[in-house]
Parts: sequence; structure tokens; C-alpha cells
Amino acid sequence: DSVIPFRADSCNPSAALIHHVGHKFHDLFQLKQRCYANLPATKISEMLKSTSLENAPTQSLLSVVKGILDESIERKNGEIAHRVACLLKKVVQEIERRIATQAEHLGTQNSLYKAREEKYQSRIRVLETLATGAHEETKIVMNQLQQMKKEKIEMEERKKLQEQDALRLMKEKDLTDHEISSLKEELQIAKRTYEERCLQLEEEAKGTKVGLEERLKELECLLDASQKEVKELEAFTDSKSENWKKKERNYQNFIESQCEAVLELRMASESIKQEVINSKRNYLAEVSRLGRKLKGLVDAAENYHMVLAENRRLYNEVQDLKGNIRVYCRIRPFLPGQNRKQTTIEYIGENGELVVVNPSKQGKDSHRLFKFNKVFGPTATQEEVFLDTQPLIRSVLDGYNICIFAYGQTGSGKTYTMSGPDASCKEDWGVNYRALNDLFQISQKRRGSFSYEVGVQMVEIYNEQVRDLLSSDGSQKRLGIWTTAQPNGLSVPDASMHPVKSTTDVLDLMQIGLMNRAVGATALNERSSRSHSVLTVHVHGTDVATGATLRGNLHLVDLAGSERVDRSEATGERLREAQHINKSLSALGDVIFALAQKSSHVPYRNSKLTQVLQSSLGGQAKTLMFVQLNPDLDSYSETISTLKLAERVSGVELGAARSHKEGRDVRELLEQVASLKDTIAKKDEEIERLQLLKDQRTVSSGANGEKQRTRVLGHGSPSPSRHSLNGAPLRNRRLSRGKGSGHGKVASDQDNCSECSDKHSEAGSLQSMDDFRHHKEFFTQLKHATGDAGENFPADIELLGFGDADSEERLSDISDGVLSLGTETDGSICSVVEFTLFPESSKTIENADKDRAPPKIPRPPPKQGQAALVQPSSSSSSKHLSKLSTGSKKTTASSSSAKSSKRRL
Ligand SMILES: Nc1ncnc2c1ncn2[C@@H]1O[C@H](COP(=O)(O)OP(=O)(O)OP(=O)(O)O)[C@@H](O)[C@H]1O
Repeated sequence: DSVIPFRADSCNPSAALIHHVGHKFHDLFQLKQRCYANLPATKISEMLKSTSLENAPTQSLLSVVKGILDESIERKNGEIAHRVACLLKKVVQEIERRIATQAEHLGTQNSLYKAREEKYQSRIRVLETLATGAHEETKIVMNQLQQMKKEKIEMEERKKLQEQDALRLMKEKDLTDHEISSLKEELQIAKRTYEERCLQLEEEAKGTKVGLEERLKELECLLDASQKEVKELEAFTDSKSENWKKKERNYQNFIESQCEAVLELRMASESIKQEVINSKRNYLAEVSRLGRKLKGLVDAAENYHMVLAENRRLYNEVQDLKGNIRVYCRIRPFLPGQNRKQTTIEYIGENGELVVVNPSKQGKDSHRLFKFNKVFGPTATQEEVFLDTQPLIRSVLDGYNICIFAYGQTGSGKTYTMSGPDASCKEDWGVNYRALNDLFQISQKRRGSFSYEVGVQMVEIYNEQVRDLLSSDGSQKRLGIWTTAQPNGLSVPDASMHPVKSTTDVLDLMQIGLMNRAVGATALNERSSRSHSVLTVHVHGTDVATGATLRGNLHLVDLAGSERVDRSEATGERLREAQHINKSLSALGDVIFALAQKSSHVPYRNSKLTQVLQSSLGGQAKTLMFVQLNPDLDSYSETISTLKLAERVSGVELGAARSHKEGRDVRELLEQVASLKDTIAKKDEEIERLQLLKDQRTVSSGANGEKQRTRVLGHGSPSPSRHSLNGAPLRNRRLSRGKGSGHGKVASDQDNCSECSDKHSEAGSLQSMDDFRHHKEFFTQLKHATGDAGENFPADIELLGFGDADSEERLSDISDGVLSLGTETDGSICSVVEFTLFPESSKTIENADKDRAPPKIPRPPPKQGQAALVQPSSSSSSKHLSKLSTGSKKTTASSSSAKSSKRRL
């Protein structure tokens, strides 16, 4: 056991463990009997295990070897030499000894190692202490390192900035260098210029010096001369001062004398003051006397206003007496390209006579005479035409309804007369523009006594539809017409109303309206108006002094041209337009003819045109019709039909026109009355309708059929005698006077009478044509009888007096101020009467005043032949005309009567 000393080391745990394990294996290898040969196999295999061998102590192993050797030697007793056995023992001992030595060495070394270990442990501790110190140092060093890094970064940034600065400075340096170089150049240039300037100045200085030297010499000369002059002047001053002294003495004397004079003047002024005070007293007396006179003048001025109003009233009376429908005829010149030789116009008289000729016919039938209020030839200017229209315009401002329209075949110059060819040229202005211009001028002149508001509407009637030409939204919607008179006088209330302040406003509106108007090209006129345009100017005036108001309308109508469809070559839409146009124009003719006939029913409702113009064609309006003619031979038949219609129109006389002048209360009442009338008319219609229904039922049931039917007819339409041209005049008059009292009633009657009206219009046209034929015959015979070449005929015709009785009757109607529709006359006679009633249109107002008819015109004693002329029979005109045509004596008698009637007017 001592061989393995280190195993006994109890302080080393691993050694203790080994020691314990060694014991175990020592026990394993320590045999009790010491007999290896009989060892059981399990024991041997246990011993042979590698772990057992490895862990067994060396001494146990050696004992095993020794035991085995001893056993083997014992068993081989004698076989192994003793010496060999000794050797073997010795060797084993030696090995043992060596191992022991080795073990000792190991023990020594172990202790050495232990000592070293301790030494190293202490060293380790020292080193650990050092290491801890080194760690802190490392930390400090690391901090320092970090700081150094930061510093380094800062240094690098600073370096970068410095580099940038350096770059900037480099650039600045470049710039500065550049500037320096440019400054150097400038300096060079300046230096050069300076040197040049110096040279120049030096030269100038030299020149100036020479000049100055010369000037110096001159001045020296002048100085010498001046010195001489000074001496002369001194001598002159001495003499002058002598003179002044003398003068002073004289003035002294003068002042003394003046002082005396002033004293005298003061005394005089005192006396003048006294005189002024006296004058002032006189002046005040004079002023008070003038004040009294001025008061008188103020009174006179007030009277003057009244006189003015009276004048206006008289003026309108004169206009009324001239007739409420006037017909002016205008013949347009030939247009370029027309055959000027073939004209249908033979003669134009001064007093409105017109002779139309048909060159294709020969003999007496070729000439026809017409008479109007005025005929304008092809050379008449727009201004001349307007001069005769002007008086009507003033009437609008006095509260009258005026209608001016142009009628004629297409292309005859209607638009030319109404609007003119070019609105921008004042000379070309048509009646429309001039009328409005005039209207504003007069309203301006009257602004002291009247304030006027003027509004404008413009509509067109196209294919029997009324359209607003001035609608702000450009819509082409159809507008309704109010047939009964409205309190505000509007017949198309839905059309936009535009207040206007000046002619320019109206011009602008009319331009818009004309642009919106429907026009199209026909074979007869390349820009033909395909619609009737109606420009209505509404005037509302207020008397500044009394507050009374008045209302007047001016209708300016440009009708679409009447046309023969075969000539205008219209087809399709154009044909439809032409049919509408012709239909409405013929309806206009019917209305006018009904008015001419004093018919109790006027067929206003047959067309939109007549409905819109109803208030202007009725009894309370003044109407001016321009009959436009185309002198062309091809237009002969249209010319004749136009003239016939115009002749009929000129025969319409409706009595005195009525002004729409009302006091404030009266106006309100009238408005109420109008609306009540409206309601009554509607109720009447309703009653009629119900009665008609009731009657129909009665008729169908057969009870009292005949009686009932008579009642229906009697209520719904006038009796034949009432409408007949042969009807009793007195009865007619009564009826028509009743009608004249209100428009609403007329309108309400229209529906019931439309059938009759058509008959009337037919009968009327036949009648009129008949009359005209006789008229013409008479004219031709007269021409032959007198043997006159033709120029005096119209004058002779004018002298026809066969309308005298009629004219007087009408005048008495006018003087009564009652609307007369019932006088039984035919168109032709009326037209002749008009000749005597209408004096020359250009007649001045003064003359008109002088010739003004008295309130009651005395009826002249009926002359032979005249009584027959005014017989109200259906064939009266034809008979009397033929009677007249038998001899010129009767004509002269009649003419003298006509003249006398005209003179009275
Ligand atoms: N008095 C005149 N002087 C010169 N030219 C005229 C005159 N009257 C009409 N004209 C010319 O005759 C042509 C037809 O005239 P305008 O268009 O006025 O006829 P219209 O009767 O209005 O025709 P429509 O009914 O087809 O509209 C136009 O070229 C016009 O300039």
C-alpha cells in the first residue's frame, strides 16, 4: 500500500476517490487461499475487465504476478531452477523498487507541484488583481478612445467646412480676380479717356485762352467807350436833375391846387350821396311795382299752361276731324334690273289722286282713278313721308291709340317705309324710328307739365301664331291674345315689356326684334318678311300738377307681303306661310270692310292679326295705312287689288277718337268696370251656351220648335236686316251706338256673328267692286266730256259733292262726341266723303285751328241731286254715280257744295 502514496492523499478528493476504488480492486485481487489455478471463471472474468485492471493498485497487480509466479514455481517444483526462480524474484523486486522510486519521485514532484500550484495561485491572484486594475484602465482608455473618435469626427467636419470655405474663398478669389481684371480694364479705359479728355481740354483751353484774350481786348475797347459814355451821361444827368428840380417845383404847385379841388369834390360827393339815397328810395318803389307786375306774369304763365292744354285738345280735335283712318299711298322706285318703261302708274296728283294704267288694255277700261289722303311718288324721301305722319305721333302722348301699318304686295317696300333700309343711317330711317324719335323729343319738351313712362313690346304673327320678338330667354312660345280691352291697354299681355328712355334704347330693341323676325327668300323678294311684325309703344303719362294719368298705344305694323302664290313660286313651308299671310290679310280686309260698312259685327276673330290690332282698328283709335305699290307692269293685278282694299279703308270713318285720359279715381273705377265687363261677357257666353243647349233639347223634343229656334237666332246673331246693307239706318245707328260704348261687348258678340260676318265681307267686296266700276266709268266719261288731257281729272273728281249730306251727318256725330258706326253708307261714298274731310295733310296746325269746325256744324240746305245721292239704299252709289256721269253741270254743283263743306272745315 505504501507504493502508491498519492492514493492516500485525503486532501485531494479525486485522490480519495481513487483510493477508495483502489481498495475495492485491492480486495478483488487479494486472494485468501492464494491459489490462482482454482479461481472460479467468474472471478477471473471479473478481474479481466479492463476497468478492473486499470483501476487495480499497482501493488495488487504485482502481488497477483508474484502469487502466480510463486504458485507456478511451487507447482513446477523442481522443474524451474532455483536461480531462475531467484532471478525472477529479483526482477520482480527490482520492478517493485523502481515503481516505489517512481512513486517517491511522483510524491516529491506532487509536493513540488503543490508548492508551485500555490505559488501560481498567488500569482493568479496577483494577476487577477492586476487584471481588475487593467479592466478599469481599459475603460478609461476606451472612454478616451471614444472622445478621441468624437474629436476626430469633429475634426473631420471642421476639415470639410474648412474645405468648403476654402472652395468658396477660391471662387471668391476667382471672382475678385475677375473683378480686379475688369476694373483694371476699366481703369485703363478711364485712363485713356481721361488722357484724351485732358488733351481735348488742353486744346480747348488753348482755344479759349486765345478767344478770351481777344474778348479781353474787345472789353478793354468797350471799357474805354463806356467810360466815355459815363462821362457823357454824367453831363446828361446833371442837366436832367436840373429839369427835375424844375418839375418838382411845378408839381408842388399842382398838388396845392389839387388839394383845393379835393375839398370841392368832397362837398360835391356829399350832395351826390344825398341824391343816391333819394334814388334808392325810388328804386325800392320801382321794385315793388315790378313785383306786382311779376305776379301778374305768374298768373299769366299758369293760364299759359291751361292754354297749352286747350291747344293740345284743339289739336287733337283737328286730327279727329281729319279722320281716324288715313291712307297714304307710296310707290316704290324701280329696282335695278326692272324694266323702267313699263309702269302702271300714270299720274300722281298733289292732293292724293292716283291714276293707274294697264298698258295691255286699250280704251277707257285701261285707266283707273284712286284717291287717298296723300300719294308719295317714287322720288319721295323717307323724311317727306314722315312729315305727314308726324302729327299722329303727338296724339299718342295725349292718350290716343294709334296704329300705323304698311300694306302691299311682297317686295313693294313695306319694310323700307316702316323701318328703312339701314337703321345706322339717320336719313334712311323709316317711320318707326322717326316716330319714336319724335315721341321722345316731344315728351322731353313737355317734361315740365307731364312725366311719361314709355314701354315697348314687339311681337310677330307667323303662321297664325303670336311670338315675342324681344323675349329675354329667346323662347319662341306662342302667346295668347286678350280680345276684350284690358285696363292697361295690352292686347298681348304675355309679351315682354321693355321700358325705354331714349330713341337709342328703342333702336337697340328693334334691331333685336328685326333679327328675330321670320324672313325668307321668295322669287319676288330675296329677303321677304314672312310674318306680320307689330311694334307696340305703350305711353303712360302723369300730369305733374293734377296727378291725372293718360295712356296711349302706338302700334307700328310691318305686314307680311300679300302675294300671288303662282308668282312667288312658293312651295312647301313657303306655300303654307303664304297661305297664312294671305288669309290674315284678307281677314284684315274683312275687318276694315265691316268697319267701312258700319256693320254691327266686325270679324276681328278671324285672324290673330286683327285680334292683336283690334284696339287700333276699333272706333277709339287713329289709324294710318301706307299702301305700298310696285310700279312694275307684272304687278298690275296685285296693285289693283291692293288699291281697292286701300280705297275701302279710306272710306272708314268711325267718329271722334277718344283719348284715354282719366283722373286717378276715374281710372280705378274704369279698371273695375273693365274687369266687371269681362266677367259679364263670360257669364253672357255661359248663359248663351246653356240656352243653346236647352233650345237644342227643346227642338229635339219637338215642343214649340219653331218658336224656340226663332229665339235662339234672335239672341245669338243679329237679324238679317240689322246687318243688311239695305237695312233701316236708324235702327242700325241705335245698335251701333250701343256697341260703341264698350269693347268687351263687341268682342263677346264676335263669336256669335262670325258666320254673318263672312257673308258681309263677301257682299261688301262685291258691292265695293260694283261701286268702283261705276266710279271708274264716271271718271272716263267725265274725261271725254271735258276733253281734258288727264292731268286735271283728279282735281275735278275731288270736287264731287255727293257726300255732303253724309259728311254733315257724320260731323254732327263727331261733334256729339259719340261713336258713330251706324250711318248707312257704302265704301265708295265714304271714300269720297273722306276727300272732303281730310284737308291736305301738310296743313299747319294754325290753319287747322282757323278752319276748325264749330261744335255743331249747321246742315246746309239739301241741293237738288244731292238728296238722292245720300239715299241709304243698297244700289244708291251706283245709281247716283251713273246719274252724275250724265252731265258735267251736276258735277259742278256737287263740287261747289263739297268745296263749301271743305271750307267750313
Ligand atoms: N322707296 C324706296 N326707295 C328705294 N328702294 C326701295 C323703296 N321701297 C322699297 N325699296 C327696295 O325694294 C326692295 C323690297 O322692299 P321691302 O323689303 O321693303 O319690301 P316688302 O314689301 O317689305 O317685302 P315683303 O313683304 O316681302 O317683306 C328692297 O330692296 C328695298 O330696298
